[in-house]
Order: sequence, then structure tokens, then C-alpha cells
Amino acid sequence: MPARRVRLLMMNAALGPLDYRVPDGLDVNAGAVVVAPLGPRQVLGIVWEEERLPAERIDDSRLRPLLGVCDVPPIRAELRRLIEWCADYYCAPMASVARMVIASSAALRGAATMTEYRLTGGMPERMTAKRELALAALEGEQASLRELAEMAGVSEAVLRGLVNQGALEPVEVDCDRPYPQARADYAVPELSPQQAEVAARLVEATASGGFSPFLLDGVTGSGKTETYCEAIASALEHGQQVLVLLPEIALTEAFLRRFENRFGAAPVQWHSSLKATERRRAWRAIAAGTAQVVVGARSALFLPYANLGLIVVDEAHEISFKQDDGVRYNARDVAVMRARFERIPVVLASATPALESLAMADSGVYERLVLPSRFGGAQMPAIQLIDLTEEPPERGEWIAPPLRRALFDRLEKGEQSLLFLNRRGYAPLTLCRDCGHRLQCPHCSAWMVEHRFSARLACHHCGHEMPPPKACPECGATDSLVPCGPGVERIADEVAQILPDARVTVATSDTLNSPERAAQFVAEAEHGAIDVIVGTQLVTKGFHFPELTLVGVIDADLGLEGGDLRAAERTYQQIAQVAGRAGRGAKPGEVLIQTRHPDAPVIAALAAGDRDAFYEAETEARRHAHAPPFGRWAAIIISSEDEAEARMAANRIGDTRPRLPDLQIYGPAPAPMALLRGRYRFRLLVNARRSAQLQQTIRQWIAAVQHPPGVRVGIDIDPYNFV
Ligand SMILES: Nc1ncnc2c1ncn2[C@@H]1O[C@H](COP(=O)(O)OP(=O)(O)OP(=O)(O)O)[C@@H](O)[C@H]1O
Ligand SMILES: [Zn+2]
Repeated sequence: MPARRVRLLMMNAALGPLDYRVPDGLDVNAGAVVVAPLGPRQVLGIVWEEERLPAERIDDSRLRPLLGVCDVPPIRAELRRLIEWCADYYCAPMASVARMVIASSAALRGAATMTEYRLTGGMPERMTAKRELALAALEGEQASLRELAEMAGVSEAVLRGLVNQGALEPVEVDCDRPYPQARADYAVPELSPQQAEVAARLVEATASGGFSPFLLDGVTGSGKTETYCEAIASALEHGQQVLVLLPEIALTEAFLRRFENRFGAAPVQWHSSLKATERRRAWRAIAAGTAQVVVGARSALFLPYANLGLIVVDEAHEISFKQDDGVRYNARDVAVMRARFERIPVVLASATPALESLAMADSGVYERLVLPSRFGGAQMPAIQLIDLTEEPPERGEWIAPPLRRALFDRLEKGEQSLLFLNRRGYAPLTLCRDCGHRLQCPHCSAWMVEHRFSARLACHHCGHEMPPPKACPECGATDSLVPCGPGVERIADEVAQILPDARVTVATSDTLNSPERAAQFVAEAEHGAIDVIVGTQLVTKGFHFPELTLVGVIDADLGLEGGDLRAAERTYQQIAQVAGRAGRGAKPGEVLIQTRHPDAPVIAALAAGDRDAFYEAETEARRHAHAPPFGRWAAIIISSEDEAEARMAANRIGDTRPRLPDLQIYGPAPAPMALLRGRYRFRLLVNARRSAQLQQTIRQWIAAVQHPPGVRVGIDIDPYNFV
């Protein structure tokens, strides 16, 4: 009898598919996650359909037996097809995609318990300052000793002392304890007629199943969340799982609370700052089908849902759905593909949809659902431009007189303001007044950004940090280094000078760097404990602060500089979104936009509130340039720590470029970010007509060129980032 054999997709991108023998008594089917021997090591693989994963055939007699099957449900065929599609479309190894599916190695180890600790209420015999600190900090907490030590800011030894003294006690917890159940009918809102109509359509699609992509196109504050929650309720009633993708963790926090108010229990979270135990628990509940609703960042898209019934991508236009390293995928697009393989509805919700999404709606591929006005009679805010060439701020300041007056006025009325500048830190550049030297990152073609709160200079590209130098590193002059240009911290300083009594908060990824801090910020902003928020793009979307009535855009022209091919669209989206934070409650909102180019088409469209005009003009520009959605782009990025080696590799690729009528290839040229994390970079840009076999051509072309081991070649399909 021939041996029973299986083909595995190995979880290591360096390995091709491998065949193994299935030992007697072991039950394995396609999708099973298994452990296999490889030399002296044990490696993980997923059992795959042989015909879909070609490999050289090895004789039965040479097959090694599998070592075991992991105690998790098999990866379903729908997800296996998605893995194949992603690898093919994004020119990435299947293993790299599969690793995003098996995103918790702890989850594979089967059922388990762990020991956590909590306070007993008892006091230690001997009290020390550290012990006192721990007792105060750990009230109501339960976690591992390591986590508790971190929370309390003491060493684990201090806590072990407290265990010995009976003040802390161990508790055995089931690692897979179930999540609280959400209830579809917990607090059903009364929808407006327009919301009800849209909700009914989504509910119908969810209940009947089948692939149906929707573009939920609703103005800011129209209640898109409230509306798609009805479809979530329908999925819950049918015992199906739901995935809600959000672009930022900071938004997740606000969403969690809203969700809990609506459904009586928080959804399951998935994002990069989960602890390993939380990851494991979430992963297993998702695979078992007991996690009802999962809210997460883009990586939640690849998890092995047992019974997915609906996907929602909120703020679907956001570019943070695009991953720029590893597998360079766009979660918005993969979400649509996943819905297609799972045969379920997918909702892309946005007040400023991407041009690509609008085009899909216009051509009828996506069904468009429109919420044209704000909920509860709230009006869209009035938008006005401040022409900085006519009403400039004082020298060394950035807030022009009309915006100053508006800030004064709000503070007097006890209302909230938001100033938007998409630049973290205090100043983007530090310059020597004597010799003109600019402080630059040693590893990147980028300036060091001053962060005054933390008294550091930081590179925003590689994370390199240093204390601000006392003297110019070039000419040695002291007191000659001056900050140039503003970041949010500098704007916050200026506000503090104009309004010394105002409570000012800087909201960026530096200050809202954990779910806890984000939650605290949202609570303070919602309860009027902040007068002026100074923030980056992080606070432009999703938030609902009822007292916020003034939005000031410090520099509307900032995003238009540089050669980004989507600059106009992004500027439009960012400013329309931040404007959308104003006047969402009972009081009307006002938006003041500072610009030097009031006549630029984007700025004029924003001022006129004429979205259609902007999209039409932008669509024509894209058509002309064969840009998406009329043509496609791909970027090829070649890098090495050795500049000459990188240049040579780039030239070799350039020299062997395919010559095809429907493909234009530009470059190679040094990347705008010519040095990044110590690697020299060159780029090629491919512009393809829709008819071209883009991925296949690029794969064959790149695979045919050999390079020294220090060279890396990255392929970015549908790139968003052009640095
Ligand atoms: N039917 C409703 N009943 C009660 N409150 C509602 C209803 N619809 C919307 N709201 C409230 O109106 C506010 C705006 O709604 P929501 O945040 O869902 O809008 P949105 O369209 O998602 O906005 P944005 O695109 O700006 O994030 C929220 O506070 C929400 O709770
Ligand atoms: Zn750097």
C-alpha cells in the first residue's frame, strides 16, 4: 500500500513546499496546522492541496513522518484561497501571508491555564516604600507577576515578597475563558429615516449572505457607525462573526465604548499592542467561532474566522490600511477579496472615499449607499480660508490673527477648539545660525525632529534619537542652533501664550501611544476637560467631541508639497475629515483654513464644500496620467548597506526591463529617501495599462536577475508611499 502523504506550505519563506508521510492513526486534512521535522528542527506547516502547490515529487521511501497536528481548527479553504491570492497579487511569499494567519504561536499549543495574581486585601508584616507603591497601584488588577510589576513600576522581586507575605495571591485562569456575549437587542437606537433605509439594505444583504460590496458614503457625523451596527446586529442574530477594521488604535478605544453601549459587551480586540496571552485568547476564540465581533487593525483581516458573516472597513480611505513592509498589502482591497472568497457582504465606510472606491461604485461593482446629512439636524460646519499672504501671523508665529480671534472667542464661550498640523514634535528642522549646518539623521536622508516634551531629537523614519547638542556639531558654535518651522508642540506653546488659561493638549502618536492613554484623551475631550486640542492626522477622523466647535488648519499647503502622486486627494481627505470634527453636537461649527494658495483647486473645492468638483477634476488628472483607477502602478525598491552595490543592482534590474507596449518603466533613480535605516535605496516605478499582466511580468523580470546577498529587492503593488 502506498504511504499516505501530504504536501505542506511551510511557515518559513526560505523553504519551498515539502512532502511528508502521515503516520498511522494521525488524522490530517487540508488546512490542518502540523508540526514536521526538518533536519534536527521542528517546523510548522499547513496541509495544502497538492495540485495547487507544485513541488518536485519525492519517493515514498524518502518521506519523513509528520510529528503531530496542532490542536486548532484547520485553516478553511476560503482562507487558503485568500492566502494564495494575496501572495500572487502582492508578489509575496505564501509563507509570509500564512504567518499573518497563524499570528499567535502560543495559540497552537492547545488548551492551557496560567497563573495570575491579585491583591488579597491583607497587609504585609513589614511595609516598605516599594510595597506600599505596589499595593496602591494594583488595586483591582489581575495579571501575571511580570505585567503587574510593569503596572506598578516595581521589580518582580518586590511582588514575590508580597506573595510570600500573603498580600498577593495566585489565581489559576483558563487561557481560553470565553468573552462576554454581545446582544443584538441590547440598546437599539432609533434611526433617522435615511439611516433606516441604508441599514435595511445592509441587514438584508447580511441576512441573505453572498458576496456584496458596499460603499457607505456618508458625510461626517451622519451616523455611519450607528447604521452599520444594524448589520452587525443581524449577523449576531444569525450566530455569525463580524470583523470591523479601523485605521488606528486610538480610534479603537472610542469604538469599543460605543460598541459596548450598543451591544452590552465589548468586542474582541486585535492589534499590535496586545499582550501575548490576549493574542492567544483572541486567536483561539476567533478560530473557534466564539469571538462574535472582532475590531482591529489591518492584521485582523487574516485571522482564521470560523464563521465570518460581515466585514466593515471604517474610514476606508485611510492610508494606514496600506502596509509598507513585509507583505505590502492594502487591507481595504484584501477585505473585499476576503468577502468574496467567504461569500459575504463587505462595507467600506467613509465620508471621503478613495477615488478608486468611488470609481468602483460608479461602475456598479460596489453598491453605493448614501447618508447625505448629519444626524439629529446638526449642520455641516462653515468653512473659511485665511490667506496667509494677506493676513500673516507675527514673525516666528504660526497662528494668523483671524484664527487667534476665533480661539479667544471659543475659550470665552467655554467651547472646544482643534488645531490641526500634520507634524509631530516641536520643530521639523534644527539649523546652525552661524554655519547653516542642519542636524541630520546618521542613518536616513532625513532631518532630526526636535521633541521638546521629551527633550530629544528624533528621526521619524528609523527612530534614532539623541539629546539636543549644546554646540553645533559642524562649527562648534554654542547657542547657535535654532528650531525652524513648527510642529504641534510649538503650536501648543503658541496657544499657551495667546490663551494662558486654556487647557491645551497635544494629541499625536507620541502622546496617545497606548490604548489607555488614548482612552483617557477621548474621555477628557468628550467631557470638556480640554479647551484646545493640537493634533496630527491622528485626531482628524472618527472622533465625536460634542463641544468642539472650531477647527483651525495651521498649514493646508503642507501636504501638497513634494511629488506624491496622491497629494491632492490626501489633502482633500485630511482637511475634509478634520473639518468634519466641528459642530457635531447642538452648536454649529466653524473651520478656518490657513493657506498661501487659496486658488489651488483642492483648497478652493474645500472652501466651496464642493466635493464633486474636486473628485471630477482629480479623476480627469488621473485619467490623463494613466494613474489608478485608470492604470496601475508598482514600485520596485532596491536597497543595500553599500551604495555602489545598491546602484549596481538597480542598474542590472533597469537594464533587463521588459519592453512591452502597455507598460512604462521609469528609473532606476535614487529614492527621495535615498538613505533609510542605514540602507541606500533606488527605485523604479512601473506604470501599467489595465490590460497589462503587471504582477506576472514583474515577478519574472525580477526573478531573472541575480544579486549579492546584501541586496534587497522589494515589490510594492499599488504603492501609496513614494519615498
Ligand atoms: N440614530 C441615532 N440615534 C442616536 N444617536 C445617533 C444616531 N445616529 C448617529 N448618532 C450619533 O451621532 C454622532 C455621529 O455619528 P457617527 O459617529 O456614527 O457618524 P459618522 O458618520 O461615523 O461620522 P464620521 O465619518 O465623522 O466618523 C454620534 O455621537 C452618534 O452616536
Ligand atoms: Zn533615521
